[in-house]
Amino acid sequence: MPQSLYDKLWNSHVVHEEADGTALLYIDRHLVHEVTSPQAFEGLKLAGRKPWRISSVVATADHNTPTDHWDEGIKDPISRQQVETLDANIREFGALAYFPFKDKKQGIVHVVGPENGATLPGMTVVCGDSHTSTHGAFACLAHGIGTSEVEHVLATQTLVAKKSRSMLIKVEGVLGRGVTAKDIALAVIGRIGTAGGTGYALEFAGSAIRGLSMEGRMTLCNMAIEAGARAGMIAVDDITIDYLKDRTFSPQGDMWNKAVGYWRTLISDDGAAFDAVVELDAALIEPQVTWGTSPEMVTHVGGTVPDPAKIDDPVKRSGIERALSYMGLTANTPIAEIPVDKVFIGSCTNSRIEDLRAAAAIVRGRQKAASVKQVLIVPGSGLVKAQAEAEGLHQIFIAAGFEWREPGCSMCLAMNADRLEPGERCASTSNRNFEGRQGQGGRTHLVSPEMAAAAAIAGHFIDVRTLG
Ligand SMILES: CC(C)[C@H](C(=O)O)[C@@H](O)C(=O)O
Ligand code: SF4
Repeated sequence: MPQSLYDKLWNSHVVHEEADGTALLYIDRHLVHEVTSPQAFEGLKLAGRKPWRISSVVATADHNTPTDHWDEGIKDPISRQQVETLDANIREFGALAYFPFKDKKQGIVHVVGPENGATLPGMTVVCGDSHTSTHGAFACLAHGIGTSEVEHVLATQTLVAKKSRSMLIKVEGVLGRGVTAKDIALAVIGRIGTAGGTGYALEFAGSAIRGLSMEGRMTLCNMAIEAGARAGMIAVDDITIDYLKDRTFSPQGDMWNKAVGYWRTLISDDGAAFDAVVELDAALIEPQVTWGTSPEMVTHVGGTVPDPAKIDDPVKRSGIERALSYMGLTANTPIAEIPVDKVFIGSCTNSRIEDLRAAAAIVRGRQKAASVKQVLIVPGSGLVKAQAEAEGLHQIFIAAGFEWREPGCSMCLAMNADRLEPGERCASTSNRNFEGRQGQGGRTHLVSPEMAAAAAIAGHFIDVRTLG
């Protein structure tokens, strides 16, 4: 019987299955950060247990680390304690790799894993973090887990799970100029809604997906969780294999050849069954901008803020009214007339080298609008930062009046010093625009790196395609 990629990944990791479908899955890679691991390590200590396979663990500090003045350490005592607790736990228990605060390879866990070859096709990958779906770009079964599950995986190398239904999201055709993987992600969420993927494992396929780089594929799978699905995945092809060659933890020599042979089987077979299929035409996707407080509250840059008066469904209408009031927006305002106070280019969605190159290509020779208070460029990892500097991208940003920062989660969520002040409006390349996400009272509009860079220059949203 033809199998989907999800079937293959699931079947190859089931250790035990109950009659009701509850299964015990073997976990290959366990990514760890400072926010969701302290109680898990504490639980292990209290139970007197040792981790089952510490060489599965790759850890880094990201959410609570500052992105400037690293010489001054972490000023906030709670953030400092979180990071120091991770340091102490890794010292005590060990790890395959640890990229602590200030390490030259430190960065956002979902950037660090793949760039070191710690995320490999066919793996089950978990992390106490919802954006673990990112790693599905490598044909992995990857999803977030809760803190008690982090402890369970540390102790047993397994996870109790139930198989999801499967959804194929097929994007055929060629993306237009200035349209990116981020726009595909937002367009998908705009179509199916933030609950559309609930209970499903998503597979992204079609010629537009095959045309994406690994960076773009990670951006897309990263946002599977915003579509309600815990996992999103993409089949292996030459682009996957080329990306992994000679990474730190990629197999070498004969093992590489054997691995590649296996990885090539990690595709959905012709005729594999899916519980749901959604189709999008890549050529019809335009640069997207969210206007509300959920990623599904999205339109294209040529669109307008919706008018709740035109919505019949009372629940939907009041949801839009509330979002517009929080966002400080008036119905029917053209998106291109919305001014921004700050711009954030970073996060596990869009902080990889290709994202920075794309932003720099827009910024080169141009200046930040005087009305824009701050533009933060936050590379996803120390390696991304070093690569960008080797290419001179930082100079383009600095010359434009942008701030070139150290890696970390930064202004994606208000867990460190980078945040919005109440009422401030931000063009952000991150993945969540909930109330208060980037700081209490802050207003977030999700966009691609190109669109964020263009907004920084224009002072308001602008169709990046008109910038030439
Ligand atoms: C802090 C962490 C648990 C959280 C997540 O699970 O995603 C964070 O990374 C986020 O993006 O909101
Ligand atoms: S960058 Fe944002 S979304 Fe990604 S792990 Fe950090 S806080 Fe979560």
